[in-house]
Amino acid sequence: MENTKTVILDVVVKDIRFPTSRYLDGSDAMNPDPDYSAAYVILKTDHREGLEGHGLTFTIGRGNELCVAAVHALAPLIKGKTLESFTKNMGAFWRMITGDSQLRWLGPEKGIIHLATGAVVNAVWDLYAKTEGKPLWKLLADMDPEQLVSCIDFTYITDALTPKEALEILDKQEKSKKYRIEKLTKKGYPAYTTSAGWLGYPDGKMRNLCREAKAAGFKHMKIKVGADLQDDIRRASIIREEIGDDLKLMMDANQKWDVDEAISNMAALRKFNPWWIEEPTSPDDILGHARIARAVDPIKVATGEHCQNRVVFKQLMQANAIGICQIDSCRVGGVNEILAILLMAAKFNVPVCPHAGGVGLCEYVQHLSMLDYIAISGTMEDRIIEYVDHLHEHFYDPVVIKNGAYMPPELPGYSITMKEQSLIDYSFPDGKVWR
Ligand SMILES: C[C@H](O)[C@@H](O)CC(=O)C(=O)O
Ligand SMILES: [Mg+2]
Repeated sequence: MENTKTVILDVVVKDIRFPTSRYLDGSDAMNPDPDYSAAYVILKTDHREGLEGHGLTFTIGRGNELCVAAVHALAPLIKGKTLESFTKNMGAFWRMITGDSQLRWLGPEKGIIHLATGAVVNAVWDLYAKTEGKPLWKLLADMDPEQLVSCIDFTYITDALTPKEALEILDKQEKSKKYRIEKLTKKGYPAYTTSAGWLGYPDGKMRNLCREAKAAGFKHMKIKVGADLQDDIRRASIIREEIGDDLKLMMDANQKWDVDEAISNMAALRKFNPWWIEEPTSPDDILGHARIARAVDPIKVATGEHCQNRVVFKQLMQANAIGICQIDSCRVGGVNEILAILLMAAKFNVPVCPHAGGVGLCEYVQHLSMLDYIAISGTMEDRIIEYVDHLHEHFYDPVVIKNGAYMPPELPGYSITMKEQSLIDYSFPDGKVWR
């Protein structure tokens, strides 16, 4: 009999870093010199077509080696096992990865060990989608509500969302999924760009990038704030001058402010009509976000790129502390935990606009928003996916943006496989870019 099982023979981990700080790409008030980096995982298998599972977790330079070490620590949990032993119960697989009795002490479910979990879990989903011959969004969209719910660990969130409620949300969208897939395939999913608004860019560059973004069809732009209020006002004036009043503007303070400072600074920035203020304060301060949200209304408070797990998202929603939920594909523990967050967002009626400022994050999150539209929230209203114009050339299946919208990926997998030469050249510290 033919062996249809795929054995994970090895877990290869790489420290990949891009010197983005040289041009201040990705710079913000808290992170003025980020080198976009990835703790990159390759699951080598005995699949007859040589399929591999790829995944990464995003960091910004120094410290990437800690995530690499954490992935090495998780590797024995999957090495030597079959993909099918995981896919027969993805919920159990996730609990196994996050439940190691000794590694769990490092979190639980937060920090470096959870970033590493994101990379490993996503690599398994990538392999799963590749073996099924589908892009990840389609693999998930083709699952019935019971299957999707079975992927989720509801531990610590049943006071906000029970499996039964999750099923009800999914059941509501089940029959009309086909219609939304067709719409998505034709028109794509709306995107916004952050590329003009990096804090370190000079005014001239910012103006040019605003013009380019407008011409490319973007209807929303994000600007970095938080280093100096007078400079924020000056830069916001320039951006409004370039984009006019019709385009929506968002602001991102990257955790720079205390709660009262956020409230008073947003009173000064309100005249630029921002749609949201992102990460106004510490990502752990749920009550602080709630107070800011009340004070700055109708400006929305957005956060999530540093939200450590589903429990913090739950509390942000329960406390009416966020108006926009910014899932991050690898800050939390990968696809399984994202499903829990998407479902909670649907229940609390909070639009999901994923975080994608980083290497590979655009490639990842497009799948998640598309699933949200097809099977969970069923709407694109007030929802957009972040787009940053960096490093896509390093991926085999880079994002495709048309008229300011993400077009659905077609190749099997999670679109995160990096080109072999890029993995060699940008390897830290020995790749040619770093020598
Ligand atoms: C350091 C990153 O570029 C960060 O500024 C990204 C971010 O906050 C965003 O894209 O939003
Ligand atoms: Mg941000």
